[in-house]
Amino acid sequence: MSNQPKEQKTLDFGRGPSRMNGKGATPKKFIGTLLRIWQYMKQQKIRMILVVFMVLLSTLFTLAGPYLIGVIIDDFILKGEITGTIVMSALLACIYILISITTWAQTLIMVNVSLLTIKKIRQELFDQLQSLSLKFFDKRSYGELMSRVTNDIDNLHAALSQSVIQIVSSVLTITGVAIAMIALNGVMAIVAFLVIPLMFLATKAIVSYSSHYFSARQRDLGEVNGQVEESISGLEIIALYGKEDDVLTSFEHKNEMLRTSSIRAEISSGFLGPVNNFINNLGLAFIIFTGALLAIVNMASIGMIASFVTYSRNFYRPINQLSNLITTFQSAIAGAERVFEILDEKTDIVESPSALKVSALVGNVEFRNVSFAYEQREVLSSLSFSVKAGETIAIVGPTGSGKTTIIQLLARFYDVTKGAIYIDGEDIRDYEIRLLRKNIGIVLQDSYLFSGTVMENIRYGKLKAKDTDVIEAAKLASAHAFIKHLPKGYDTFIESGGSNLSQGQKQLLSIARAMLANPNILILDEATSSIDTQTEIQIQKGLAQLTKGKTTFVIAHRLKTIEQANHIMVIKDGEIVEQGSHQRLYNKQGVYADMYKQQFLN
Ligand SMILES: Nc1ncnc2c1ncn2[C@@H]1O[C@H](COP(=O)(O)OP(=O)(O)OP(=O)(O)O)[C@@H](O)[C@H]1O
Repeated sequence: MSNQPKEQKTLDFGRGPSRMNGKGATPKKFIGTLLRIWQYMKQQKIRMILVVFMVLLSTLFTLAGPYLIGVIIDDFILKGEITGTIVMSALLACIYILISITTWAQTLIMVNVSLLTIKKIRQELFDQLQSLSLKFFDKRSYGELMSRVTNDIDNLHAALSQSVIQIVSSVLTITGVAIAMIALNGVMAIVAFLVIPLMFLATKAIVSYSSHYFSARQRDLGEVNGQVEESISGLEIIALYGKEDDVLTSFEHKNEMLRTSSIRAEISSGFLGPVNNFINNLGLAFIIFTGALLAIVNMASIGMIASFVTYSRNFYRPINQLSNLITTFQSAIAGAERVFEILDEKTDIVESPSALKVSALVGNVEFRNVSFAYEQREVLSSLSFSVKAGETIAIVGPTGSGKTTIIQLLARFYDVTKGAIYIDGEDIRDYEIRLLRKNIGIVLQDSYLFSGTVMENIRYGKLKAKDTDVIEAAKLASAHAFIKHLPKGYDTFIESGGSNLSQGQKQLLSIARAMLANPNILILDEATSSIDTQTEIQIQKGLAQLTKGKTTFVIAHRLKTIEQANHIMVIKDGEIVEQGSHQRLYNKQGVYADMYKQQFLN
């Protein structure tokens, strides 16, 4: 079975993955994403209330500190009351201890909220990736998708676990300190507030300038990851074609783009701290100047000015924190948007709400006027044929003629563009997708093997099967003999992708897997790669056993092996050009006979 698009992906380093989300978040989108994150977080209501309570406590304690300092100076130190000073200082120490405890508690609870939120989003993302059709994956690189599942989600976690506390505590502190400042001295409070609009304008300008660099950074990171994944998957091909230099150049380019967008994001957002600091210090200078004037006319005491200066610092600090948080949030929101983009992706393989839930399909298959196009290009046109339950149909034809596409349509990895496919008289779109696929077994020449033992890999065909059933299936599939000779037999660990097994062994395992699953419809992709004669005999024996009494679609490359098929269908450019039994087609002296003779001569 060909996998042409994937191979293109592996080699097409210049193209890169889709450049979604490179424009930067609009304020509306930014707020929309925030609200969406909130929908997840509010599922942790009780924890969130606890966090707010803890933040409230720590803010109250933080506010009490400067007030006490003023009281200690004016009422105890300046009046020479030693005992009172000691008691009040001890109280101040207790308050600072309580600040630490409440801060620790709020962080702990918030990290939990964040982790639970992230777990839910990650789970939804994974479920969504499992349910999306191949069309979605055709257009994207796996590395770039991985980047969304890992980096973008991590960013969001980092932002949530810290930022929410900071936002709540900053808002509470700002409100509390503002009230305390007004109560302490109205004139000085007005002077302190004067610089706020200035800070707001500076923050707004810097944030809107840097926002699109953050989106670009997340996108470029995805591209870099995409290429790393492609380069590792295509290692052999790159080496065989001596493309190392091209790959390096392309990677250098993407890496440089990532550096550029990162540096731009950091530089532009880096202005925020110094600019706001400058404005804060300006505010402090005004406050001290006003305090001095008021002290001269006896309208302010030294202790009160000391309290006020401490309050002003406590007032500006959370404002600064809030504006700095926006930068952290920008990065997280850019990531969250990329995650939500996938969550919002509509799968084009939809299950009808009244989908049929029959337990097993018998296996009568009919293609009626089926056409199919990848994007715009039609690759199958008006195909009609039928296969009775238990029969074998062989599909032959030149490379790229549409053989693989036919079976991908049968398993509903794609939906037909026109016409319909029927199994047991029902349109396959009316069946539950899981049920449909459960009834179709696929044996590819390089079926995917997961990292795990041989036993686990065969059991993938039927998770509830006992060890004895697995071994029985392996025996019927003629895989038992080679498994016995593996270092740990059925407990031998298979590396991801089955890299420690030969092509033939992998195929024998996938036959055993299908044997265990025992579906009534089978799809076989006949091996093209050279396999030693002994293994070849084993595979043929296994396949013969597997396909007994099943509706079988064979994608045949070597015509010698399909002479016994009930029906042979020759496909060329997406159309059936000939069909019938081997003998009939051979006698016809057409395309099939030509292909057959050519292979025979070879
Ligand atoms: N995911 C895809 N996106 C776009 N075009 C595709 C995709 N998969 C296949 N094609 C195109 O559809 C046509 C049929 O491909 P298909 O894989 O069905 O051929 P095939 O007969 O199985 O080939 P082979 O014998 O080489 O395995 C080809 O022209 C191919 O380029």
